[in-house]
Formats: sequence, structure tokens, C-alpha cells
Amino acid sequence: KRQNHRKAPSPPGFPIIGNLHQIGELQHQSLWNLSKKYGPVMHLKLGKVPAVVLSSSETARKALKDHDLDCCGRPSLAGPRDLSYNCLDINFSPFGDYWKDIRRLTVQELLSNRKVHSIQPIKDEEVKKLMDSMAESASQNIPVNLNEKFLNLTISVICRAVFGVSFEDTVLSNHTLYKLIREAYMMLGSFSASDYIPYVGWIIDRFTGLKGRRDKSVRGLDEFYEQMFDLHKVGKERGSEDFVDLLLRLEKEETVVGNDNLTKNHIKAILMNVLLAGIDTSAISMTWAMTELARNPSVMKKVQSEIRNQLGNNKSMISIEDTDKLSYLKMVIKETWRLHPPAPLLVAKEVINEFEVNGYTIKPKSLLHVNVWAIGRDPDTWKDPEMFLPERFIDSNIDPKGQNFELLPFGAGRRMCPAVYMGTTMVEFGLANMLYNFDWKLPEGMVVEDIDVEEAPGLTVSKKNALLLVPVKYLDR
Ligand code: HEM
Repeated sequence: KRQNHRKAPSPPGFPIIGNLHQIGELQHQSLWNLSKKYGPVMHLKLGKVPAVVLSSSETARKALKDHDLDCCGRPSLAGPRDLSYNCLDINFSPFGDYWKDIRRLTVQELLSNRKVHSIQPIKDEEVKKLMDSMAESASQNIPVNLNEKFLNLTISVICRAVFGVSFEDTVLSNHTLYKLIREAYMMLGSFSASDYIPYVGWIIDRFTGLKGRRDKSVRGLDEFYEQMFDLHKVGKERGSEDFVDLLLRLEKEETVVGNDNLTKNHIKAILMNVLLAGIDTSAISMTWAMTELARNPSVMKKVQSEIRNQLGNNKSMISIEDTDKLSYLKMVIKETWRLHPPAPLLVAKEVINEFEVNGYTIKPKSLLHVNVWAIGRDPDTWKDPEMFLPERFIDSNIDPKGQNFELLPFGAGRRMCPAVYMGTTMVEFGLANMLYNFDWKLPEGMVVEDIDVEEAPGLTVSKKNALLLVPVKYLDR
């Protein structure tokens, strides 16, 4: 039986560290480069941990569709473990009854299409505020930092939708909260030696300061959740029951999730999940879309013409229903997700049962990475993969909802993102309004070639340098 086991090709490594030295800060790029030599199923040894990296749509399909049940676990890594109160959130909890219960609860109460429709008035108000702030910058002819603007938008929407409070009600400014969130992302995605190097790893984490930095991040977020709980204390005059009210009520009613009663730690972990998963991903998507449009002026012109021709010139805002008519805008977003998937390696999975991909054995307890960033650049799937060409989707049925393995910004299978509708509508709605109401020019002295696509490391990959563009009001309505 042993002879039938075939290990996937693997780059040569060193004792103890294995292949760790071959993986840089931008892990998806290092793995992409290695996969060009070792193929779409690659075996690595990350210190003591065996890992398999899949880098083609076919191998992704085999794992996430044919063998989804065999690989839908999550590894217990130090960063996620600390930030999720020992894996009590949805994203990092192991596959099992607890995960099923809290995922179902969150989908029903926050992420279902009905719930997402019900928060549309919040999105309308927040996008209107964004338009007003753009108009102000346009009147002064000054550049705006779009990374920040999109983040402010998603922070405001998620906080009002999830926590039922707007940011003016908390002691944290959007900027401080964003710093907290960005740091938490770095900590979730950071390399922790204790996960990979036996015996001495935890000493290295202390010595490098990583452990202290992670503890600080956990404390910062914990204070934020406590502040949210205070704001939700009985007696405070606030409208209808929001997601935090609901979780606190379920805690009081001693609701069982998995085998436990729901506690404050469970609630904090779930809040961490929606906070981190909800804010960054949509903002990153909008920033990358505007980056590519600014780098490709003819595409910018075409998408703006579509919006303005389809919807006329008399609106002050585009509604969510209007976005249904914008087929080219949807292609622009798909093309953005092909080149810039917000989570380029999805979230690492842990193999539960042995299975095979392309004749190679994948063993239980291995880490499984699906490199969707590499899949989006695979020349066997995409013609001219490095070019930003939304037209490639004109006669194609490929959509990003987890059925087409060439394009997986939300992942696929049981662990796929449960917020596809919420994420997609946020991105479409925000971009449609920015492109309808304003033309965009480069700051004085800058040319198109100056716009970079450098990435910042982390579990999600944002644009490293600010995207600065000057809004120019399109028609005074
Ligand atoms: C454009 C927006 C978004 C993108 C691109 C995105 C992408 C992803 C990806 C790639 C995963 C991991 C899938 C896997 O491991 O296979 C994920 C998981 C998850 N996302 Fe999203 N996401 C977005 C928006 C949101 C929003 C708005 C929320 C909630 C408010 C959310 C909540 C979650 C949760 C709870 C999980 C964990 C699922 C599980 O492990 O069962 N996401 N998302």
C-alpha cells in the first residue's frame, strides 16, 4: 500500500526549517514562483508542518469540490488562535458542530440576502457622505487618498450594520479602528515560529517581539468589543435589535452552540470575524478596481460611459437596483478580482482525510493552500494574463461565486465566504457611484506609469501605497 503513495514534487529544503527560507513576506508570490518550477501540486515542509500548495483551477476543483469534505478543516495557528479566543470564530474554528451552528446563525441574522437588503438605507447614507466628501475635494481640486476613503466607507457600513452604532458614538476614530484592524490582519497572516519550529519556536516569537505585538493587538480589539457591549447595555436608547443585541440575548438565554453555552468570548470571536472579514475585503476590492481603471484610461472611459448612458444624467445617486444594468462594471470587478483577489491564498485549510490530486497523495494534518492569485495569472487559463482586460468576460459564464475554479475571490466549498452577496453589492454600489458622479485625474506632475501595484503583506493583500486621484465633478446636478 505504501508504494502507492506518491508525494507531490517539492523544492529541496534544509533540516529543521524545511522550505521556510523560500517563502517571502508576500507568500502568494513566493509560492507562485516555486509552482512555476514544481507544478500545480507542490509539497512543502514549513518547518515541522507538511503543506500542499495548489496553483491551477483543475487542482483547486479537485480539492474544493471533489474532496471538500476531506480538506475543510482549519489549522490551529498561533496568530488566529490568539485573536479568535482559541478558534471560537467562524473562519478559524475547526470543522464540526460548533462551526456549523455559528456559521448558520451569522448567515441567518446578518448575511442573508434579506438582511443585506435591510441594511441598504445605511449603505445609501454612507455612500452619500462619501460623495459629499469627494465633491468637497473636487471643488478644491485636491487629490484624495482612495485607500482611506473606501476604508472609511466600509468601516462605517459594517459598524452600523453589525454593531448598530455609528462611529461618532465610540471613542475610537475610524483611523484608530482601522489601525487596530490592519494590525490584527498582519498578526493573523504573520509567520509565527512557534507554529513551525519545534521546541524553540515560541522563544523566537518572544525574542522577535511578535508575541508581545500580538498580545497588544488582542488587548486593543478586546477593549473595543467591551466598549460595544457597554453601548448595548439595557437602558440605552437605541433602535431595533442589532446583531450584537441578538448575540447578547442568546448568551442570556444560555443558547447552546456546538457543545457549549454561548459566552462573551464566543461573541467576541464572532465579532472579530465579521469586523475583520467585512471591512478590509470590500475596501481592498474597490481600491484595486480604481487603481486598474486609473492605469487603463480607456477602460475607465468605457465603464463610465456605460453607467452614464444606461442611467442618464439626472440622478444624484445610483441605487442598488440600478447596478443590475451595469454589465461592463461587473466585468471590471471580476477582472479586478482575477488579478487582485483580496485573500490570495484564501484561508489555509487543514486536511482531515487522505486524498489524491493528480495522483499525488495529500495526507491528513497537512496545511492546504489554494493560490487563487496564481490561478488568476495562469497562462493556460487566461490569454495575456498580466493585462487588465474586462472584455475577456463578455462571452464567458465565469462568475466569482465558487462554481468556476478559474476565479475564486470568495473561495469555494464548505468554507467559502458566506458573504458573497454582501461583499459584491458593496463593491458594485460604491464603485458605480464614484464612477458616475466623478471623472478622475492624476495629481499634478504624475503620469499613468507612476501608478504602482505594490502589495502590502497580510492575510488579505491591500495596495501598499496610497492611490491618490483628483475627483472632477461630472455635471453639476
Ligand atoms: C469583497 C468582499 C469579500 C471577499 C473577497 C471575501 C473573501 C473571503 C475568502 C477568500 C474567505 C476564505 C474562504 C476559504 O477559506 O475558502 C472568506 C471567508 C469568510 N468571510 Fe469573506 N469576503 C468578503 C466579504 C465578507 C464580508 C462582508 C463578511 C461579513 C461581514 C465576510 C465574512 C466571512 C466569514 C465569516 C468567513 C469564514 C467562512 C468559514 O470559514 O466558514 N466576508 N471570505
